[in-house]
Amino acid sequence: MSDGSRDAGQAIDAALAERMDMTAQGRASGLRLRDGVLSLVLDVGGLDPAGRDALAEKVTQAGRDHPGITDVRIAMTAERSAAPVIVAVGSGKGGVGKSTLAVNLAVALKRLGKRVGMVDADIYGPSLPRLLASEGQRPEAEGKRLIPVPNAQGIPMLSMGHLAKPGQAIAWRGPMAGNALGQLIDADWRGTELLIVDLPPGTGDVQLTMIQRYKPAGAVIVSTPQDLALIDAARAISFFDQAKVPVIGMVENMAGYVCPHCGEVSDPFGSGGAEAEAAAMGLAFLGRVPLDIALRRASDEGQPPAAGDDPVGAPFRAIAERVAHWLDAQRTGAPIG
Ligand SMILES: Nc1ncnc2c1ncn2[C@@H]1O[C@H](COP(=O)(O)OP(=O)(O)OP(=O)(O)O)[C@@H](O)[C@H]1O
Repeated sequence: MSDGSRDAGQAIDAALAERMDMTAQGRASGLRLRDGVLSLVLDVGGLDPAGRDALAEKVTQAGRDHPGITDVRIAMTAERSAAPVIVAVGSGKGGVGKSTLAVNLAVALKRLGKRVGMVDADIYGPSLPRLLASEGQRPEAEGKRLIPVPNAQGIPMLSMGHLAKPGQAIAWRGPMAGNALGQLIDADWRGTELLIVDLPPGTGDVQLTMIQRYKPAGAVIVSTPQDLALIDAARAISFFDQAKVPVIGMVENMAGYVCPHCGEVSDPFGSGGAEAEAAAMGLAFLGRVPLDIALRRASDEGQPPAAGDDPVGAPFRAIAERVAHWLDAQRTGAPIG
């Protein structure tokens, strides 16, 4: 496995990403920072030459005003954003931390300069509104298309949790659930280049609709280290294989518990199982996330640890760099690994 940071550059801190996003009015993408030089792509489609130059000037100035940035390089493109590239996050069984991983992956990818959005495809048990602290919001619609809901992380998102009443049980049959998912994915994602889709656990109708109709660029599989979860993860991998959706790699969650009192590390579910399984299946291993009470608390409060700089978020940032590296390599045709 290569170090994704080589191609992804240095991490873009949240303040810089937000400043560039606001100054460029959502038209900046592909932010990279290397040796103090910030480079980015500016979508100037629909602007006249004076408007284009004024925007480029404002963006350059905003970058230079940021501490540590010595120069700003802008590549202009007149392409209005196409449909976003989809990365699906899946698991063979429930409760392995798939939604937690999906949210923190999205946050960390945004910090790497990607314009990220999220869809909660867990139609029956949506959890993204809680994890991104956007409960109680209702998306508006423009014509027949939904407008994604904003949140404090700057990640536009849509979830059935925003459409159903709080606590309302959603008891749809497969095709209806597939149509509901279609509404979320076909929303107005203008300005979003990468859509992280949190799939429901397992390999049922909703997952099938998703991958047949919307063809993700790749999938990330989350598993805990114990054998039973790994057997289910292997089933999810073969599901994606059959649908010809490349598996970007596997993540092992809840491995290695650090006791908050004595610091002793124990492995309630074992450790290393997912890495061994990935190796056996010829897949990349994207990283290991320890079982950590601080992670659960922060998640429950709608504060994804990947947004901060403390160690709880570090595994997610490393995983995001590998995913960014994979996506960049897909786009440019460079070898992965
Ligand atoms: N590494 C971890 N350390 C501690 N708690 C975790 C960790 N990962 C996830 N959790 C907690 O485990 C619970 C389940 O996580 P999550 O909802 O992300 O799982 P899921 O696989 O998406 O579940 P579902 O099947 O319901 O979609 C949550 O309370 C979450 O905060």
